[in-house]
Amino acid sequence: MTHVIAQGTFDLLHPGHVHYLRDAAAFGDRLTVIVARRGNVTHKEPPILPNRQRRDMVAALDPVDDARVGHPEDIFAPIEELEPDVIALGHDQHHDEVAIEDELARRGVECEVRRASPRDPAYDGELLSTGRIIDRILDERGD
Ligand SMILES: Cc1cc2nc3c(=O)[nH]c(=O)nc-3n(C[C@H](O)[C@H](O)[C@H](O)COP(=O)(O)O)c2cc1C
Ligand SMILES: Nc1ncnc2c1ncn2[C@@H]1O[C@H](COP(=O)(O)OP(=O)(O)OP(=O)(O)O)[C@@H](O)[C@H]1O
Repeated sequence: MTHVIAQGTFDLLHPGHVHYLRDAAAFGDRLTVIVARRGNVTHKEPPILPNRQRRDMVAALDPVDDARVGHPEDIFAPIEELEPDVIALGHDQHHDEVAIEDELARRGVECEVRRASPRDPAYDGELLSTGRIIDRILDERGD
């Protein structure tokens, strides 16, 4: 059984998230998703939705077998515990494949790091970005 881990913020779900999780699930037989804690989302605006709500929505998606809120300090702690065979990074995630593999090897976890593919809009106006959904809300409903 090939166990895959995917991770991300998953605030306000959209079809880009579904595409990523389908891709990640296709890398193996079982998909666990680690949902980033609000306090660890420092590279962009913090999520609107609470940690547990984002976890519960991701867990309800078809490709996902299990979802959990990530560790507060050590992003490698859940990986050490779960010992996956593959980590699937999103196509645009800032993490470096080799750096992750090296750190996990140092901790005794042999794990392959792969990139999922991007997904373009299927029709005019399809919004495949949480940031763009929020911009649209502010444009259309803001004061
Ligand atoms: C291998 C790996 C493990 C991660 N584990 C955690 C974790 O345990 N806790 C957490 O809050 N975030 C975790 N993250 C998420 C990062 O903290 C970061 O916020 C996340 O990559 C944001 O992705 P996004 O920009 O695609 O939403 C992990 C990321 C990677 C690559
Ligand atoms: N259009 C897309 N195609 C493929 N993967 C996507 C797409 N949009 C998001 N993802 C993936 O989903 C995961 C989680 O994404 P994240 O929670 O950062 O949402 P986002 O919508 O990309 O955020 P934002 O656009 O606001 O920065 C990431 O790995 C990202 O690569």
